[in-house]
This record gives sequence, C-alpha cells and structure tokens, in this order.
Amino acid sequence: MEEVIKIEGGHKLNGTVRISGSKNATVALIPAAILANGPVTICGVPSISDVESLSVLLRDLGVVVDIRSSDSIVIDPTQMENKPLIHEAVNKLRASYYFMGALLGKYGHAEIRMPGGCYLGPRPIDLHLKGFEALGATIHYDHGAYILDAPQLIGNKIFLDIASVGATINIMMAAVHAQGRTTIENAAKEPEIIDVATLLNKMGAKIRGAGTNVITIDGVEALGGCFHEIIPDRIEAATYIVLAAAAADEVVVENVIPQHLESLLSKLHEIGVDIKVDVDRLIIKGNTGNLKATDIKTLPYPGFATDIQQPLTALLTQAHGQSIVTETIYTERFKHCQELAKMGANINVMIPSSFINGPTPLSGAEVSATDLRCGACLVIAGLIAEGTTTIRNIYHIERGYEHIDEKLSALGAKIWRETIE
Ligand SMILES: CC(=O)N[C@H]1[C@@H](OP(=O)(O)OP(=O)(O)OC[C@H]2O[C@@H](n3ccc(=O)[nH]c3=O)[C@H](O)[C@@H]2O)O[C@H](CO)[C@@H](O)[C@@H]1O
Ligand SMILES: C=C(OP(=O)(O)O)C(=O)O
Repeated sequence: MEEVIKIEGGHKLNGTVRISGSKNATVALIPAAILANGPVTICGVPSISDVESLSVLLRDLGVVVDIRSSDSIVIDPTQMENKPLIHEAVNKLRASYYFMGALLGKYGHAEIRMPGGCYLGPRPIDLHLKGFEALGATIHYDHGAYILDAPQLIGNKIFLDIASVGATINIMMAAVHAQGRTTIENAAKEPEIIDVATLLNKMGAKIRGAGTNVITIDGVEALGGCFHEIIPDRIEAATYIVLAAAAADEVVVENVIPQHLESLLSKLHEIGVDIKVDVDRLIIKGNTGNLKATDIKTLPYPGFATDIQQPLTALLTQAHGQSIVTETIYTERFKHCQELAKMGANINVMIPSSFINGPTPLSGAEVSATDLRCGACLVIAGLIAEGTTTIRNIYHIERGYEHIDEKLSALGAKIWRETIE
C-alpha cells in the first residue's frame, strides 16, 4: 500500500499562495539551537517531514521540543545528553550532518551515522570533515558511524575547495566555541547561511561576513536562548512561480524576498513570463503560448540554483525551441527527465546537460518522484498535462513542501491523495 498524489491537469490556477519558512535554513537552525544553554524559539517552521525527523533526533538527545503553534517551536536543550545519533531518522534527511558541527562545538565529541537525503550523484562530506580536523578534531569511521573528538577546538584558517553550503554551516557551528578566530575562505554565500549566522549571533556568537565568501568566527564561552524568525523558502517560492507561469491565469506568491530569486526572475523574463515584483510578493501571469526556449547553467548562489532546475524543466517543455539545462553541482540530477518523457516530453540527457525540445503537449501518466525537486517538477507537469497524473514516492516531496496539495487546491488545482496497491 502506498499513498500517491493524483492531479487532473488543465485547470487554470488563480489566487494567492503564501510561502513557508525555508527548509534549508530550518534544517540547520534546529541543530544550531542545541548550542544554546537555554530555550530557543523559532518561528516560521515549515510543516515538512525533515522537521519531524530532526525533532525525533532532538528528543533522542533529551532535548525538549515544544510545538507552540502551527509554525513555531521552542527547543530547550537544557537537559540534553550527548548520545550517539544512530536512530534511523538520521538517514531520512541530508541535514542530520549538522549535528556533527553542533555536537562537536558544544561537547567536543559527536557520534553520528551517515546522513541521507536526495540521491543526486555522489554527495561527499570530506570538506566538512577537513574543516573539523583543521579545528583540531580527530575523526574515526566505525560501523557506519562517524566519531569526532576534540577536547579543545582551536580556531584556524580554512579554505574550502568548493563553496559548500553544508560545510560552511557545519564549520561555523563547530567554531562558535573554538579558542580564538576561525576564518572560512571560499565560504558559500547562500541566504540560508546568513539566517543561521543571524540565529547564532542572537544566541551570543561572534560571526561576521556571512553572505560573503569570507566568514570569521571568534569563539565565545557560552551561548544563550533567543527568538528567531526563519527567512522565506526561496526554492518553494521558485516552484510556485514556475508553476504559476506554467498553469495559472494569475497567481500572487507572497512572503518572498525577491532579491533571493534574481537569477530565476531574470531567466523567466528572458523566456517571456509576465511577472510583477512587489516588496515581498510577486504577481505571475500564466503561459500565453509564446514562451521562448533558453539555456541554463546551475551555479552556487547568486547563480541559478540547482534546486530550481528540475521544476523549471517542466515549464521548458512548453517553450518554443530547444532549451539546454547544464548541471554543474550534481552530475546525476536528471532523473526527472525520464519521468517527464513518460508524460510525452521530448528530452534527451547527455550528462552534464539535458536538452528539452518544445513545445510538446503532456499527458497524464504514472510517474515517480525520484527525489524532492523531481517531485516538484512532476507536480508542475501534472498541472499542465491532459488527463490524470499519478505521482509515486511522494515521501520525497513531503521532505520539503508544506501541504503542497492543500496550497494547490486553494489555487483551484484538482489534486488529491489516494492510497494504492
Ligand atoms: C540541506 C541543504 O541545505 N541542502 C542544500 C545544500 O546541500 P549541500 O550542503 O549538501 O550541498 P553543498 O553545497 O555542500 O554541495 C555543493 C557541491 O559540493 C560538493 N561537496 C560538498 C561537500 C563536501 O564535503 N564535498 C563535496 O565535494 C557536492 O558534492 C556538490 O557537488 O546545498 C545544495 C547546493 O545548493 C542544495 O542542492 C541543497 O538543497
Ligand atoms: C537536494 C535538496 O535537499 P537535501 O540537501 O536536503 O537532500 C533540495 O532541497 O533540493
């Protein structure tokens, strides 16, 4: 038995959708909160399975997690114990690796099994580990778990070979209590990194430069509780913008920071999508049949986000001409293409690029969400396809999209869940 999402395509969307708090910020903010010596209140927490998995891990460590309202939680680590994180929940998401930095920073010892997350090609964590080693930690890998030890972390200069989001945040968390100054060079610049640095600074850390490629962290003795509101999810926003461009009459996407979406908005402008940008909302008019093909290359922020290329590919099947999407972050992030082809898309993949020839009518089919953003891509394709699309493996979608069926139903989509054999 499996729960699937079904979509009857062809219904034009209208209305307003509100974007939730950023998944990629939330999944780092929650582990960061354990560095405090008192309760941390986080607002704007999305209702997604990654948050549920992290809550399981927090409770495993004896942290009190109090859900105060639909989107606000209080994390109280006062009574926590540093136990090995070997619960299967570690494998359900990528970001469980942030407990390495947080536990190492707080206790000088962390024990955790391999993180999970979407398979998009190899996703090593060597840069995280090298960063911890540069701060003085020793690392062993034993029976599927990493064991990290450092009686006293000492600040150091760390140059990241690749501007990795995860390594930047993990090193930042480990370094908050290190003796002296840590400098991360070639740091990643994603907005979620600024959000995590903001939380840590509210807790009493001394982090400067987050959002630039050089971050300095001056170690402090202790961190306390605070209140924090998460930034809006730029990837969820991008998904609804693209979806509106594909399937709406007119949709307003609210609770966004348009500056976080510049590379997408300029691409959509080039393709011929009509978008009005307001302070914290966007008004998108749907496909008029005149969309033009384009070329895209994924890059670290502020370049075109890899997490958006898959949803955008669904829209490009409706553009005139050949679009080329080149993936420079994850070599194997093309599984959505074979699923789109089952719906009638004309797509060829030659790694590192996909070649999309459009416009092609799409028709409903049974497809599989092989990963989170593949799922988003298939939802968009389902909305424009003729007939009914069945999406399997929706647990991937639930990792990162809050109530996607309810949000889309409110816009007039015919989307529902069903349990099938
Ligand atoms: C929870 C979270 O925030 N996930 C995001 C984060 O993932 P994540 O933090 O895992 O991605 P990274 O920025 O670390 O990865 C970027 C590139 O660096 C490589 N790399 C990374 C670390 C390392 O130690 N060694 C190494 O070689 C990766 O294989 C990849 O090719 O950023 C990605 C890139 O924007 C996004 O797609 C993910 O949605
Ligand atoms: C790849 C993603 O997530 P994760 O890193 O959590 O697997 C994503 O959000 O698209």
